[in-house]
Amino acid sequence: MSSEPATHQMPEDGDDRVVISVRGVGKSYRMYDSPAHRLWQGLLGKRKSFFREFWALRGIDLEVRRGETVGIIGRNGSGKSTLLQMIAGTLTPTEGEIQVHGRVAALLELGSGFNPEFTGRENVYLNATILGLSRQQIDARIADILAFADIGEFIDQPVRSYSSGMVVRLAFAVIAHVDADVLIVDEALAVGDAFFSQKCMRFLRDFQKRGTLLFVSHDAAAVTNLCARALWLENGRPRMVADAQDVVERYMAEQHIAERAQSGEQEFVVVAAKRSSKQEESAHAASLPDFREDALREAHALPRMQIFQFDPDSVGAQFGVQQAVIEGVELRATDGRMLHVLDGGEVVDLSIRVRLRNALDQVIVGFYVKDRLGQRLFGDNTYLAYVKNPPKGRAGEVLKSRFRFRMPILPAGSYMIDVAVASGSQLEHTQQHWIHDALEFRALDDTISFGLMGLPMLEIAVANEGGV
Ligand SMILES: Nc1ncnc2c1ncn2[C@@H]1O[C@H](COP(=O)(O)OP(=O)(O)OP(=O)(O)O)[C@@H](O)[C@H]1O
Repeated sequence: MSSEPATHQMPEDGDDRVVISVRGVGKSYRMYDSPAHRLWQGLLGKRKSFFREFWALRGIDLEVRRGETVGIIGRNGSGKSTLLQMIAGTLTPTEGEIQVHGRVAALLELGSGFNPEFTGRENVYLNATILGLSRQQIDARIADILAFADIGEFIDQPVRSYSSGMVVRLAFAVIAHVDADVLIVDEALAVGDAFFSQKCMRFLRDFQKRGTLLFVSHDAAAVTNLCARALWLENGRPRMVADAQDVVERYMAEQHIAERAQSGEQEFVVVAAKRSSKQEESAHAASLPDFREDALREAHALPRMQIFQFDPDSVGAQFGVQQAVIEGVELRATDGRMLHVLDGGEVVDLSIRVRLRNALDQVIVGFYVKDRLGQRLFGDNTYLAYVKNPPKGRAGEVLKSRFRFRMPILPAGSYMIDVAVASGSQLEHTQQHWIHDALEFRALDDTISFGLMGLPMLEIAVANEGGV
């Protein structure tokens, strides 16, 4: 037998700054070629081996310090879940040693911590107790947990009747309220609907300020966005541990090369005619179309976006002193038409209607567009445009602001617009009303976008300048 495996809690009050220590860890499984071999093994026991040993994970060393967020990436089957389960203590390593300091909460296998016959509420009590909360502590937090999960009356139904989205909501709500020191989250499970994803990402960002986070994702952008460091697993072996950006770039480059080699595809080439320079120079930037538009339209490759309407009853968190409140948020075409779909690159008007409950001067209205990870892509406010003559109004009056901009070309996915009204100056102001996730829109096609967002290209040119 291999060296004694161990997963255990280090004392809570230890002053060691390393919170997770993984040393020489490996996990092996016995693989039988047929059920008969498994049976013979059972019968003949130690005299002969009828199995092959398969190392799902081997040679893993990792130290995570308090407050760090470490991402784990790798293809399907590379060993990510195996490693996390061992750190969470739900799987025993075959070799090596794992030490974890503090209270660990994990969101790993879907619903693995829930008893399907118990109601959601009973499972909350069960799980939170296992994670170290007393009955009184749970009683004090149950309202917050239920509000976070937001599954309505289902909370008193058996968990077996839940959709997978509901299970994730409840599981996340529990781990978010148990004062964990270490959180282990498999991002694939945290993708419920767009509003819930935003809520989870907000929570994780907040948690990062006080706790240690291990985050598994197939989504390279999510890893660079959240993590300082990353571990790349390949076929159960550590391939690279370094700065998240470096790891992700190498990982993506290799994925890309592997995919291209597999499909035997040629490099993608776009040849586009250049507009006459006179035409370009005279055109006003705002009226310039993306010059690829015709070709893209023919190829049905315009990145369509679907816009959902503002509904004050189904938005994310809100805050502010509310002497002014946001009553309406709309995306319209420049001719005033209400938009339900639009294409990346189109000029749009975002209008925000604010009602003043008290007289206010120096009003600032603004917005942010965020991606599904809550990452702010762009935004603006009225401050600079009105610095000499700040908007004001009396109690009961409505201020309507409009931001006209060219919608970027966005990778497929869900996006949210946060809107806010404040009073004061850019540097010193009182938040009157901030609404997270006020308006949702979804980009459906990302055939021509690169990075977090694409901009309409004014020109793309290639010239062979010779020189051999
Ligand atoms: N109980 C088991 N018995 C045998 N092999 C197993 C067992 N559990 C996992 N494995 C194998 O271990 C390897 C690592 O699996 P693991 O689930 O950790 O990968 P992963 O990186 O989390 O994959 P995914 O991204 O698909 O979730 C895989 O080859 C898997 O088939």
